[in-house]
Amino acid sequence: MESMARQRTATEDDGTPADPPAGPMLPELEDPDWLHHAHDFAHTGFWAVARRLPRLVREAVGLAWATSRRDTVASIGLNVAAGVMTTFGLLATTSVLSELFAAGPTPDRVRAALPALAVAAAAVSARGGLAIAAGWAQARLTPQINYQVELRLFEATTAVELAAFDDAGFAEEMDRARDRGMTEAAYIVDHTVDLVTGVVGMLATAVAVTVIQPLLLPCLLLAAVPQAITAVRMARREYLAMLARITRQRRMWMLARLMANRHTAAEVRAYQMRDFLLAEYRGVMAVETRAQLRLVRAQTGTRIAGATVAGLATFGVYAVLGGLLLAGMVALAAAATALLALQSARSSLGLAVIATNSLYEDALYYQDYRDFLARAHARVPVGGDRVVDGVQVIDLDEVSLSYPDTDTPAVDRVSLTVRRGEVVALVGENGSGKTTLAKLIAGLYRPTGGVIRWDGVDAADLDPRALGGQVAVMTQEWWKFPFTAGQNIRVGRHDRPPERSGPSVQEAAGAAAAHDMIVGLPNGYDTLLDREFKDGHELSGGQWQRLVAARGLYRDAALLICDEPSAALDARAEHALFQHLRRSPDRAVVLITHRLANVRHADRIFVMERGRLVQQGNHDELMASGGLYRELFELQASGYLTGTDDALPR
Ligand SMILES: Nc1ncnc2c1ncn2[C@@H]1O[C@H](COP(=O)(O)OP(=O)(O)OP(=O)(O)O)[C@@H](O)[C@H]1O
Repeated sequence: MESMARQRTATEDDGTPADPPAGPMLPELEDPDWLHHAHDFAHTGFWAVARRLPRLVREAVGLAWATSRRDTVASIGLNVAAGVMTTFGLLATTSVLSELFAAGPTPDRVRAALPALAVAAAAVSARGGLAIAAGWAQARLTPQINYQVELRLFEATTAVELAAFDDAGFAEEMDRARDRGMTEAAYIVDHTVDLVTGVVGMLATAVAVTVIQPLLLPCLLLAAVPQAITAVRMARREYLAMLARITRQRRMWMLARLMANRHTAAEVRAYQMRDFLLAEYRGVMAVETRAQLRLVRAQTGTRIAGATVAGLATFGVYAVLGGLLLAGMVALAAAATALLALQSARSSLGLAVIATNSLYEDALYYQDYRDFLARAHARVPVGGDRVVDGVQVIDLDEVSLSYPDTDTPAVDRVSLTVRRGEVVALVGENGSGKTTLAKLIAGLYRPTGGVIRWDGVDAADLDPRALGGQVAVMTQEWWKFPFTAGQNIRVGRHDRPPERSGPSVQEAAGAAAAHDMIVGLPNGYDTLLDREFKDGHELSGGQWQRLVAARGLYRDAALLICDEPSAALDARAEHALFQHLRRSPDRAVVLITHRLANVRHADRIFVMERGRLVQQGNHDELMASGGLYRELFELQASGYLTGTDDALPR
């Protein structure tokens, strides 16, 4: 550690960064999964890419068409029209030059050239105007496509069953679709329009040159081909360099997040991690900077080589043109126009080549997005169509659940009954399966074995949405929703129709001992609970948990699952919450807690051990029978003893 803490100079004398620090480094980070396409792309030849172009173009046009027909037609149509204007412009330029190079007095020649000059000016202006209008239509497509694509993704991610998020493959595909695939949809269209623009530009130039003098067409190709090859090389080199650096850059981003983040600031200071983190950062940064310097040098080399080849090709074209002129096969005016056409063809070709390259890469990532949507669609829970309206008894019959890719079931053949009007408690040591069992009861997971029946009907035959409407869950790992205090509670039943009875937001907050705390906030129930926004306010862990409890109570459901609802509550708030839970007989409450004093009044207590239900009964029965419950209870109670070894809290 000492070597890590030692201050190092950031650069050596010659200005290159110092060596990375000796000493413990963080382990290498895995490449992100989305990178696998990047590797595929890096090793695909340009012609292989070009062969797939027609399919890609069809795909992009279809996407744009489905988003906005008007803007799609405008983007492509206006670009084609601009290309036609290029042809007119070049032809008019030849006429201008022909008149100017003709024999006779200069004023006469200029006069004769004027009509053609007017046509050329009009064509150039029209071309400019059309290109701007095409750009506008193209830019309009981007936000509209993004909107559609993002909406479809989030409609899918919020509809899939909870179990999908435990499946590593699903989670990975979701990340890929969200982080990369989703953003590529707009690019795919953008690059297709660029490709169309480039190809139309080249065709327009080729048509003009062919009309002027067909012999000049090969010259145009001769000049264009080396440039195309150089453009592809440059794009590939840049891409490969990006790939080589990505792991290092991710590590730098990760370190940057640790060092400049509100959530990590306290721990970084408490453990005095500053020197460690800075040393790590300097080490990676030194290697990264050196790599960038190498890349800049190599890129300059490629650029020099490219420029030399392009220069030689241009020289060759000039030589051919000169030969044609001397042989009297091409008029001087046509030769001059050919030089202008060459410039125009070059920029169109450059655009088309880069667009082709990008389009292929975009399409790979976009495919991820489409695959994910298909997979998500298959994981939307489909239940029966039987509607539930309230529930009296929930029966679990030999119910098991194994998480994906695990050998041991988290819940193993559990049978129990939960009745409306009762408070039942699930207790057991960490990892014994309580939360998983509660999620099964709540219908958040479907059992991988056994049956759950709601009033005698297999839960799988019930309408999943209606079933969900009967359940409220105060989860163990709640999220701090960045809403106001009032919204944080109301979101528990945000779609409650006015005719439906239920507690008001204030009543729910009162029952969860949250009302006074909320009223004391700067804007009461309208206080925004996220410090990352202006006027946002931060709550303590226990204050948040009161809000979470209030949300669960506001939902006013027939089945209330409380998973460690009081872990962060102070004694007074905890007492108030449990008083309320005991006083509300019109619901079934499933309570999970490690504070066993809170389960003493439960109607029934289920004791879990390694996924199995090992004991059940009320507190007195379980204490009398001995076993795991009594052992855990006595262990906890011993912490409250005041001098006598065997007294238990009463
Ligand atoms: N999403 C998941 N994917 C895979 N395994 C999981 C998942 N959630 C829980 N498990 C595993 O299932 C087992 C039961 O976990 P569960 O959260 O149900 O236990 P618990 O009794 O609620 O524990 P605690 O008292 O610590 O909250 C554990 O071995 C855990 O590692």
